[in-house]
Amino acid sequence: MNESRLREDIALLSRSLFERGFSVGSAGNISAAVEDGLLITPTNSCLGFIDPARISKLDRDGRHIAGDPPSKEIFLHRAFYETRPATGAVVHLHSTFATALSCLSDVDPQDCIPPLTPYVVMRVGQVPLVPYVRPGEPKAGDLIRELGGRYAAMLLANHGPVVSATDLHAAVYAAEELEETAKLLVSLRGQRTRLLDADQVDELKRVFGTF
Ligand SMILES: O=C(O)[C@@H](O)C(=O)COP(=O)(O)O
Ligand SMILES: [Zn+2]
Repeated sequence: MNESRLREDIALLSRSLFERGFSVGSAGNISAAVEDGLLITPTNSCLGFIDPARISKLDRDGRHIAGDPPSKEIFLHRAFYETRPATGAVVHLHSTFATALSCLSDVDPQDCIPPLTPYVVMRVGQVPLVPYVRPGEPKAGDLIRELGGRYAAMLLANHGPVVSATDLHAAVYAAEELEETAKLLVSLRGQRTRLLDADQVDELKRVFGTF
């Protein structure tokens, strides 16, 4: 996809997420890979009102070369591109239910999103919890790199979800699926819940691939 079309798509999908309540105020940021670097939403921008022409551009070494100053979470985004070379886009949100899960003290830090439905297994995969660091701290990138590229999505403790995929649309869809599953998990807390069993999860991975 050419860069100007990708810029339009970032603005369009950002607005769609904002209008449907997946982000509020100036929370969240979205990046996408281009041939000579990456595009990322500007810092302090509202996802509802991204101007395609002002989206920040960084070169392959992470230097800001065009557009408004980039999201302060650039370290976090770059860690995905570095450790998962097939990554085409990264979406970070403060969506309500995924963020709620990231604040629970009894969530399994290896596997915050148990296999409740097939689609979350197919689109998101296993989701670990990344220990809390202050937003914008380069250490978030180090913690993600330590996971060695094994996970497409993570919950940042007491902060929110970050989701990667091979292209922008897939990353946005996965972020939405993660949020909807988190909503189900929070709604079902305290209820006796049937999860997919190991054979069912293995079958999904076999048929639809793993993340
Ligand atoms: O939570 C934060 O402060 C950031 O992670 C965030 O969501 C927005 O930061 P910018 O992209 O720098 O506006
Ligand atoms: Zn954030």
